[in-house]
Amino acid sequence: MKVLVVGGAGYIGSHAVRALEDAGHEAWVLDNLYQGHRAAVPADRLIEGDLLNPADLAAALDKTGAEAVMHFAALALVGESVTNPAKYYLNNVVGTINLLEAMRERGIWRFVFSSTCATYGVPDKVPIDESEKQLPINPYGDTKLAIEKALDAYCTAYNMGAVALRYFNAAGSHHSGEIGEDHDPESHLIPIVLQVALGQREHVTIFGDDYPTPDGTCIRDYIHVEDLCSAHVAALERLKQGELMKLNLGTGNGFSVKQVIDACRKITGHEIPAMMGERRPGDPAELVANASKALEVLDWKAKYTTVDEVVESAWKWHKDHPNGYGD
Ligand SMILES: NC(=O)c1ccc[n+]([C@@H]2O[C@H](COP(=O)([O-])OP(=O)(O)OC[C@H]3O[C@@H](n4cnc5c(N)ncnc54)[C@H](O)[C@@H]3O)[C@@H](O)[C@H]2O)c1
Ligand SMILES: O=c1ccn([C@@H]2O[C@H](COP(=O)(O)OP(=O)(O)O[C@H]3O[C@H](CO)[C@H](O)[C@H](O)[C@H]3O)[C@@H](O)[C@H]2O)c(=O)[nH]1
Repeated sequence: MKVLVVGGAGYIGSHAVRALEDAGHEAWVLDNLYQGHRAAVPADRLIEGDLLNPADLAAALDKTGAEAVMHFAALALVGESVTNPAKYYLNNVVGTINLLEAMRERGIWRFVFSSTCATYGVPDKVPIDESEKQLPINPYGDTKLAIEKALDAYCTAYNMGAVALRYFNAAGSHHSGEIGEDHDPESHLIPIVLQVALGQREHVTIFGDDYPTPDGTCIRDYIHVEDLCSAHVAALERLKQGELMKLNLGTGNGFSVKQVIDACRKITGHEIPAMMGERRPGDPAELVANASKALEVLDWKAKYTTVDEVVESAWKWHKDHPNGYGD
């Protein structure tokens, strides 16, 4: 299939481009390079354009003859979404509706959407399955839930076929060593801890150790980016018109902030000083996926299941590319 990967110059999207090509699809990228990197994608497959400019979307769909869209483009800093919600609702909600409209005008019905476990807010029960209530506790999660709801309506009314993939915490890098995570600013735990190992930060701050977890720090489910992307390809190939699938993507294993830091110490051989800090507003104590529905529907499960494997993969990228893509 010809697939337009929107946000494909970003962290997860650039790995999805590789996974699509490996599976025999033709992947094209549309990105405004706000967070994306030119060097993360083949130059002859990159189209620069913005979700908020409908003419860019029309041109990219027409040029590529896309039969499907994978949509990674979003703003994803939880804190910024609280202080500047307008930026988030515009980019993530209005931008995505622009994209769906451009697809609809052209009869393109296949849509793979990056949703998030942040749509669950504070879950009643962990591991979290897809029937958990969705009550996001910040505008970022709310923008993703708004699109899930729009997709439900679009699939029913306009016979689109879509999947909302609710990722837990993406981490790691591509096995080739050529692409990896490079966000500016960086907010995610594993790259921050590895920047300490590289001497780029003096210490990592642990956001609270008084949570109701065994060591008092928050527990998350760290899913390897290549596992995430193999699920995207499997989901793309199973889309059905008139149906919205909603699937968690995680490993089913939770690791605490302290366990992540210990894994980084072991793998890098660096002492990695850690300081205790205040809780970060809006952090649930524990988010771990029940990913059994993805196994049932996609015949998919994560291959990387321990935090050591994920950290090793992330470290390979960060130590060889201490300045990321350097752009
Ligand atoms: N990283 C995670 O742990 C995680 C977890 C759950 C969900 N997600 C979601 O997965 C997706 C990808 O995340 P990521 O970590 O790769 O983010 P990223 O910032 O690395 O990639 C997003 C890409 O979209 C592009 N983009 C943003 N707004 C755009 C616009 N208006 N027009 C064109 N391009 C635009 C950016 O330039 C960037 O290249 C996001 O939708 C995010 O919300 C990420
Ligand atoms: O310097 C840091 C950074 C993070 N953390 C802790 O490490 C854990 C992981 O934090 P991340 O910021 O790496 O990721 P989140 O768990 O906040 O991820 C959330 O935000 C992401 C947006 O990028 C995704 O949408 C994801 O699905 C959603 O749960 C949290 O307990 C956080 O408090 C620290 O202790 N210190």
